[in-house]
Order: sequence, then C-alpha cells, then structure tokens
Amino acid sequence: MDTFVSRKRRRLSPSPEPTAEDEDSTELKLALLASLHPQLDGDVLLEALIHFEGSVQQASVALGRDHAFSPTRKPAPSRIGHQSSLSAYGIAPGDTEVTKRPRTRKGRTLHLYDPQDIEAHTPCSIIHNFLPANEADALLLELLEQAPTYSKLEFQLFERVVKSPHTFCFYVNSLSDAEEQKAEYIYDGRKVEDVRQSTPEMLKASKKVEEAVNSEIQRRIRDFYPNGRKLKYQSPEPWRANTAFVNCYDGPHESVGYHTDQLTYLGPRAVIGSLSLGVAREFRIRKIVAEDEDHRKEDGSLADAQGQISIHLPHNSLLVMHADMQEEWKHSIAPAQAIDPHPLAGNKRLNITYRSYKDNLHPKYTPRCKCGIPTVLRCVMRRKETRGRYMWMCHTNYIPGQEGCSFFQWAEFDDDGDPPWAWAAKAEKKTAVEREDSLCREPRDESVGQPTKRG
Ligand SMILES: O=C(O)CCC(=O)C(=O)O
Ligand SMILES: [Fe+2]
Repeated sequence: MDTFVSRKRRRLSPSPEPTAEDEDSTELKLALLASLHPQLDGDVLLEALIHFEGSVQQASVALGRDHAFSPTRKPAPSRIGHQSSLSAYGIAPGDTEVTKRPRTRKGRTLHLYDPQDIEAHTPCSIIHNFLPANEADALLLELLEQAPTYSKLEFQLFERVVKSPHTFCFYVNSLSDAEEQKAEYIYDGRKVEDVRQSTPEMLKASKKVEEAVNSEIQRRIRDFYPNGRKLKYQSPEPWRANTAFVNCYDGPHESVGYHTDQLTYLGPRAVIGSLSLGVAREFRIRKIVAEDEDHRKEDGSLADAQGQISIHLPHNSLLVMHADMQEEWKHSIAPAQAIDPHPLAGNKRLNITYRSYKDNLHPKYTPRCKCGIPTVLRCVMRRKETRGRYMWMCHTNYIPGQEGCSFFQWAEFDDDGDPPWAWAAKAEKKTAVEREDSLCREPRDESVGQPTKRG
C-alpha cells in the first residue's frame, strides 16, 4: 500500500547513500504529531513544529495544554476554505509557467477550485461532474456497502505501531489478478491478504477514467511540458487502469498524512486518476524543496520554501495527478473542521485512485534485499546531489516488530521508464519492427499487381 506517512528507517551503518531518513524528517515529525493530536489541523501542527524549532516533544506538550498553544487557530471555516487571491501569492493572470517558482508563501495555504488555475499552478488537472450523475451515485452506493469492511493500515513508526487515520481496500480487475496480487506482490515489506475484484460499477467507471486520463496526459504534454514532449522516464505507452485503492474517510477528522504514492509497480513519472465521491474534502499538496544552502535556516534545519496548495475535491470529480507530481510534490487529505454532509454518503468520502501497474515491474523481476523480499522503489527528493535519482530499498522494517536489512541499490531506467531487464526484449521488438518497415519499403517487383503481358 502507499506509504501514507513517512517513516524513519533505522540507519544500520553510516552511508554516503541517501536514506528515507534524509528525505522525510519534517513529514515524519508531522506524522508523529498528527498521530498524537489527530483532531488538529496540519497547519496548526506545522506552525507548532516551526515555533518549537523542530522539537516534536515541546510542540506536543504545548498542543496538548488545553489547546493553550494555538498558533494560528483560525475561526472555524464555514465548510471549505475560500480562494485567496492568486496575486497575493505572486501569481499573475495568464502566468502558466508550471512549478518554476514558488506559488505559495511558506506557512500559507492557497485554495484552488477552478480547473484552469489548478492545471496552471499544480501538477494536477481536474474534471468536475466526471460521470453521469446516476452512475456516480450507483458507484458511491456500491462502495458505501463495502466500506464497513475496509481496514486501517498498521505500520511501525519509531518503536510504535501506528494506524492510518482512515480505512482503505485494494481492488484489481479480475479474480485471477487478485490471486496473483495476494501471492506475489509486496507492500510495506509484506503480502496483502485482502485484495478484491473491482465491483461492476468500478469496472464501468474505470473504462471512462482510462479514456479521460489518456487524453489528459496528451493535453498536459502538449500544453505544459517543455517542447511539447513527454518527460524523461515517463511511459509513452497508453495508461491502463488495472488496479485501484479505495479510501474511505468517515467524518471530518479522518485524513491521510503527507506522502508520495509508491512507485514500485508504477515506475517513474507515474500518473494516477483519483475519483472522489460523497463529502467534499481538501486535497493538499506541497512541493518538496532541495536540501541546499538556499533552503537552510540559521540553525541548519531545512525550511520549506513555500506553503501548501489546497485543491477542493467535490463529489464526482476526477483529479489526475500527472507525471510531474510524485517525484516533486507530496499530497495529503487534511482533517476538516467542518464538512457538508452528502445526501447519500452522510459524513463519508469515498475515493478511488486508479493506477497503471507495469508488467515489467512485476515483483518477480525487481531486485530482492538480503531478507529475500522484493524491494521498494523510491526517488530522492531532498538531497541536492542525487535529487531525482531512483533507488531500490529494503522495506521489511515497515512491518511492526521487524528490523529489515540495509539493502540499497540505485535503480536504472531508460527514457521511457523501463528497467534494464526489459531492454533486450525492447531492442528485439524494435529490430523486428524496423525489419518489417524496411521490407515494406523495398522496391516492389514491378510485375506484381501489374497486368501481365501475354506473349
Ligand atoms: O483520498 C484521496 O484523495 C487521496 C488518497 C491517496 O493519496 C492515496 O490513495 O494514495
Ligand atoms: Fe496518495
């Protein structure tokens, strides 16, 4: 499953290589604070952490003192945040240069609703009223029936076992895919027991999601990427909705901490289609800055250069997280102070994240660690020197009670995001296509197809 909060890996020996620990310290502290104070908003936790210069303990004591510490406790928003003026964040109308300079000021949240603002200032695009209304309702009703059987993810954070503050379930398109997932795929160092076949309404929606995501990918490439070309490592193959994680947030306090989605089976520069149903909630994103002198505070700690952006996700909206998202931004569902109940879902929000698993990243091919377990794929986000490089790492220390090994290996990919073990077959295929092309181009025997002269 996704690494819903960042977790600290115990460093077994000093290493010049990046570790998840280097990458995650602020998120880790926030996750710890969130698990201790689940009712408080992420902004409040972040401000407390900044106020106490990164000390989780001092921040936690202050936050727990009858809420005496309330750094920027805002009046409870009516329901959902209002859109701040884009100019307040240095965003001029018509400024479509994506992700080049900070869009938000540190410590502030910019609320975006409009699809054009969202695609211009974030690595996402959104389609409102995505499904015909009756199909969206039928899908929601089907999932509401299943949601009580979903479970919380349990993971190890330092020495404690922590539960994710929402429930979820994993779906694939057929029963045989479900059996294969249970037998062979590894998430957070272990196999998953509960993998289900997608419901009829999910399968129906997934065809529409597939079509929309493929067309959004092409539009993004054409209108936003340099020279109208796909990104390095981005797959040129059509996106297939072959797996889905369904999340359920029951009430305003259920949430998901800042994280990136696991790339292990998606590969680099992954695209994800996320369909929201039921109660509208805020999807927050934050750009991760490099750990360099420009971003360092006087005490040596790392300061985030910008605040967060909040994208509002109403019932029946499809959010596409594009190829420029996972390696550079983190995302979360923030706890809400108040929500508008939905006529069918009450206080619940259901969310389906459709994903495209790559055949050549099946765990039978990927490197195994010293524990004998297929490894997890991560991307260096913070360390300036190695930023953007991929690595295979042991993840058995995510299992409560297990230590894991220190396995680390740089991960290589070609420009299309395919791993080395796929290269020979790709080259063969290319040669075969070229041979076929050249056969087609060879001068034709003039007599073929011509009326034959009779002697
Ligand atoms: O609920 C959402 O919109 C996001 C869920 C998410 O981030 C995930 O499943 O990885
Ligand atoms: Fe996610």
